[in-house]
Amino acid sequence: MKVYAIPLRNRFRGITVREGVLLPGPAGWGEFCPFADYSDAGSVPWLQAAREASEAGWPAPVRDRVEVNTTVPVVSPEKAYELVRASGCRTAKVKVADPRSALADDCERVAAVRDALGPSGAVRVDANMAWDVDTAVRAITDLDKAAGGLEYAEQPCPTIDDLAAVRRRVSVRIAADESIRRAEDPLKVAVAGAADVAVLKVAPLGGVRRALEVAQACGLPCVVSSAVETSVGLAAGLALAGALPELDFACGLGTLSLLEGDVCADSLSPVDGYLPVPRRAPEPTDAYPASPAVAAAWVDRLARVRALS
Ligand SMILES: O=C(O)CCC(=O)c1ccccc1C(=O)O
Ligand SMILES: [Mg+2]
Repeated sequence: MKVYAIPLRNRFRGITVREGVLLPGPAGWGEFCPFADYSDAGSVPWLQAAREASEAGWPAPVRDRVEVNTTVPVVSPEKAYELVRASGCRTAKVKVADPRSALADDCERVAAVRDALGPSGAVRVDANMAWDVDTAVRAITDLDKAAGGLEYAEQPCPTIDDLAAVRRRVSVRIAADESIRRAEDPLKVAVAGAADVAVLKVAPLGGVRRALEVAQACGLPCVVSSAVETSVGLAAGLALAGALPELDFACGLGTLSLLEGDVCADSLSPVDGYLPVPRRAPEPTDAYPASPAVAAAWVDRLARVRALS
């Protein structure tokens, strides 16, 4: 078992260091890294995903590479332009509606991202539930203009009913992320007419097999995205993206560049906007070891979550 702590290049979703545990097993390595706001019970699916990777391995893929988007955190328009250019990706997802960034700033950032991608690229935004319905309609309309067309807007509001209401009032596609990740019944999202696209994350859904079931049940086009893991966890996301019967959108698995480094020497960094579909996770090294105190806290957390599963 290895406990890692890797600084983020830019603050992302309120965190500045990514921590987690790497678990070895007969099928390879798995990653257990629930965010700090996940309870022990809420972390059980994360452990199931890590155990699937290390003990069972993943179902056979139907493709050998996956197109990915680059993820743009809350940074200046100049920095956003540079990040997108350096990524080599044709699709960019821009974080918006952050407390540190007004709508006008988001519009400038999105316009800079469009500049960097050119007219053939795709720009999507993620509001992480920040808006009410009226604010979302206004913001999405403005961002769509600034972007010269948005591919989709991810989770503009918290509830399924609000997503459906926004979806009726804008022409931009709506993607559901938190509504799927935290839902008891992922089918509801499609039935309620709340989304055009489903965002799937392996770890909070409890593994590749479980995420494939969710994909089938919700009946929507899917995008696989990461939880900002190391290459060990990203490999599980790629296994899911590789095994989905249909894949029409670039996936949010190009997130290694959000971290200062990786635990693996053989990193899953996109080349020309694509990542390979691995059959198992790359072997981790001893890079970025957590301090003894942080490591002890993770060993405790893992034991508590294990006792619940
Ligand atoms: O989808 C991507 O481009 C990257 C992943 C991402 O944005 C993310 C990463 C960790 C936690 C939540 C989210 C999110 O999509 O809201
Ligand atoms: Mg999201």
